[in-house]
Amino acid sequence: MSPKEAARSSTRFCADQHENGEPSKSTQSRRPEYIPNRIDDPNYVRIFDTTLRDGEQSPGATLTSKEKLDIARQLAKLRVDIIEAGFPVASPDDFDAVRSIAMDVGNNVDEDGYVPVICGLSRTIIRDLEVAWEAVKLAKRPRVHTFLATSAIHMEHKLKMTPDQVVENAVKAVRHLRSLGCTDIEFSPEDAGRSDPKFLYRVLAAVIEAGATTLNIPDTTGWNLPHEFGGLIADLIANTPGADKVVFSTHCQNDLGLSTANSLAGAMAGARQIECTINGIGERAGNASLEEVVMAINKRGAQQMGGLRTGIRPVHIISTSKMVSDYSGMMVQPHKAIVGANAFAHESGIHQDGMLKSKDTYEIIRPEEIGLTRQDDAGIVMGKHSGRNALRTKLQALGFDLAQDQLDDVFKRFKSLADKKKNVTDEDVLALVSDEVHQPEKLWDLLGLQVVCGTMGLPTATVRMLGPDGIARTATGMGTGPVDAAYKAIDALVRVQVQLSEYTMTSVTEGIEALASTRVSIRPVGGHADQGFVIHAQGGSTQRSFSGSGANEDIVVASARAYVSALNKLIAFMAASQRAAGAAAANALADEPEMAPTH
Ligand SMILES: CC(=O)SCCNC(=O)CCNC(=O)[C@H](O)C(C)(C)COP(=O)(O)OP(=O)(O)OC[C@H]1O[C@@H](n2cnc3c(N)ncnc32)[C@H](O)[C@@H]1OP(=O)(O)O
Ligand SMILES: CC(C)C(=O)C(=O)O
Ligand SMILES: [Mg+2]
Repeated sequence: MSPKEAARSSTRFCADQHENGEPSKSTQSRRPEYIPNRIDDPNYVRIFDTTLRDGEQSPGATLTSKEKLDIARQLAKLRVDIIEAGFPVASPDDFDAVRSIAMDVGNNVDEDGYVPVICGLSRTIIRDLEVAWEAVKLAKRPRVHTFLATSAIHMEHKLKMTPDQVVENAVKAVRHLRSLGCTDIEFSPEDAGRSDPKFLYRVLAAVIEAGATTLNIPDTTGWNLPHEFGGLIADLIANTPGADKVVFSTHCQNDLGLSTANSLAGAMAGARQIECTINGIGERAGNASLEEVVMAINKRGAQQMGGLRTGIRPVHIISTSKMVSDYSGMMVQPHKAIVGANAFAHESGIHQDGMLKSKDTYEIIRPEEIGLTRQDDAGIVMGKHSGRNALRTKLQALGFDLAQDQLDDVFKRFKSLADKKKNVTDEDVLALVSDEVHQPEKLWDLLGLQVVCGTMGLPTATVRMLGPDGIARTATGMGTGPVDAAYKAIDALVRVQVQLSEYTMTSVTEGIEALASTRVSIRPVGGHADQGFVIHAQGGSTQRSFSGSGANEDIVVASARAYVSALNKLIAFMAASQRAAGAAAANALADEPEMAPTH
């Protein structure tokens, strides 16, 4: 059988999808009209993406405001129903990021009337609620998500509240949001997975009465098993007075690796919103991964889940996954379902034989459905004679629609690589996108690098860099190896004290001429520790870390580019935090006295 015939035969399992991965017109049912507390299609499951909130809680995954806005735009392309854009009271910078997403992405209504709901998270404290509402209220569809823990462990040890106080505070918070004009209110009983169901019926009934429209049930510690979590959702829907007036939702952490299974069990038991993140990033072991949940429903919803469906366009999954991985510095493990590098690779002879005979043998998803083009299927071989049109077409096939200046930058790098490498693969092109496009603003730019190393004498590096003031400067450094020497030379120019907390290098493709891809993670030290970098974490406080990536044929250059990228991110973040703190201080002076917290 020819590859073409094999591809055709694989449509047997993918009949609801067009060639390009978009739902075909005949099978595409409309997205139900958005009404906060109900969905007029019993099978429609809302996808609530919390990459920018719970995802950013992953240790080391700090995102800048610009990166958050880029990701939010990408999530809108994917057609998620709700974007949880952040925790506005956490810092002035978080507030600004949520507000700009609300104003931009939250007002960008497409030709079908689609616009994502923009949501901000808040404790039940009055000031948090007001700040969250301020941050989201300019979106066309604003939502505030407030939460309060309901498990005995959390109430006693963390909140130091009695169950009565928890009910009272939850109700006050929802009422206060209503009084501000917020009509789309989500409430989460944190640690619901370990809470007494009878107490949950009581809290949830009270917040429904107060005006909550979505009830999100978090398995905050990833404690539940699928049958148990599904059972909890079914019990809550059956026993909570007023349950028919709200939409139930799942929020499953992944501590036992069960977050996807638990989310699906919740949906099968009646939840019609699933909270998830791209690549499954999030607090500790992460959250349910959007791509897993969505593709499970997409593939098996009709047969095994009573017809469940989502409004997601899976064809944008790969490009979104890549953007989130590049920006957050959280690498995707090669065998990760759906988006891992090996998810569509067939290594062993028997599998390869099967694939050559029919792709149905070992593939349940066509890679094109999620935006992954196969080298040979695309039919375009990239090399030194390829032009901009071929590169643009290849990038579009890989899910990237670049602006002209971005295309020009990638093209320049592509030509230089193609001069040295016979065949430029899809992986090489993706690495160039990471290196040129998914980068923070270039405050410092690496213009040149020269190293001398070997067994005779100390490795020495000379770097030439363009500074934020537009002046090019040169410095040298000596180190234990060529990368260390290059980093010392960069430090001599940039003059920000940091500690390198992670350094990884991978080869993008096989062979001696392969492109090297480097990721680093750095933390500010000394004088920077008190400049807004301390974040709260279980067991004490820790500092934010900033990641950077770089790709080049030369491993020292790739390492230097990654380091400069991380430094640029840190410097931009520091400047934005200082600007936002200055503005907040000025506002506070002009403000009324702060309202007292509710507990
Ligand atoms: C399960 C989750 O994912 S919850 C979301 C987690 N996300 C975050 O924490 C975002 C980042 N957090 C932050 O920036 C900070 O923690 C802030 C700004 C929110 C609060 O900072 P601080 O005021 O210094 O408080 P801190 O973090 O030390 O402690 C949290 C306080 O909130 C209380 N609290 C926790 N949850 C809630 C809630 N839902 N409603 C009201 N109060 C709450 C705690 O009991 C504690 O109160 P205490 O100081 O009286 O003991
Ligand atoms: C804020 C809540 C929904 C949360 O993230 C959790 O409980 O895991
Ligand atoms: Mg969570």
